[in-house]
Amino acid sequence: MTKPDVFQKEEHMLVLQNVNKHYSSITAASNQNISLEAGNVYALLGPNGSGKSTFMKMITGLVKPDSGTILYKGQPLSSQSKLDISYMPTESYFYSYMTAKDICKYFSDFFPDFNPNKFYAFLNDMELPDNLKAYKMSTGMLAKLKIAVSLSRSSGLMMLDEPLNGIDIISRERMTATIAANSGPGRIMIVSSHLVDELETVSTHAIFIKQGSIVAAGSIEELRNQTGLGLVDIYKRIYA
Ligand SMILES: Nc1ncnc2c1ncn2[C@@H]1O[C@H](COP(=O)(O)OP(=O)(O)OP(=O)(O)O)[C@@H](O)[C@H]1O
Repeated sequence: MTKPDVFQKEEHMLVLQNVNKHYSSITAASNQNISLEAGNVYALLGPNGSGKSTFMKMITGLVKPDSGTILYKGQPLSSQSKLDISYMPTESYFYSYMTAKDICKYFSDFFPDFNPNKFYAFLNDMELPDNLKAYKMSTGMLAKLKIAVSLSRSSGLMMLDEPLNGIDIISRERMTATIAANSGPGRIMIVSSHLVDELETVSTHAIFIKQGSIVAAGSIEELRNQTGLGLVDIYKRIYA
């Protein structure tokens, strides 16, 4: 396993060059260099506090790096590029008084690429009611609703921060299948989770972060061939 080279080609939709972020004495991103290609699903892996959310928040523009460059489709992040980037945070962000129907209207007004038909299809598929207020929903229902909202956009870069949290084991299989079905050509998907084995089923690539540094990255198939290990054992080897 080697650190990725930074190289820029047309298909490298997202490039981080020498990206650093500190919070006082805490290193949340350390000299991060990586190129991500369209069509791939990246499992973003690392223990608590390693810097996964920071990585996503810097790309989405919510957190400003101290130094370094982030290029999306060859251009520095701008208000225009951010329209094509979506980020699903770990926290629930719905107003408690809103139903899924209200949420659909809210996001349709907010994001031009939000597809209400797709959203209702997800609700149906996830067996979520459209008339229940958010404060009455269970943790798992809210988690599914967040996924439905995120996948209803047509973003070229989609980031899901711990989407499987709070979702039961049977539903998780359906959620991972839904995430996989919504990946594909022209889109980068970055998904973080501590459920490494479940994430392995949907991911083509993995990025391992340790104390803010990208310590390994690459295609999961190549990582498996190089090490003879599955993703869970590679994870243990890196972090145990
Ligand atoms: N706003 C902030 N102020 C101060 N420190 C922060 C802030 N956000 C993150 N950190 C610190 O930066 C480091 C990386 O945090 P981050 O949330 O990116 O990790 P993570 O890998 O997503 O963790 P987890 O798996 O627990 O969600 C941690 O040490 C965290 O305490």
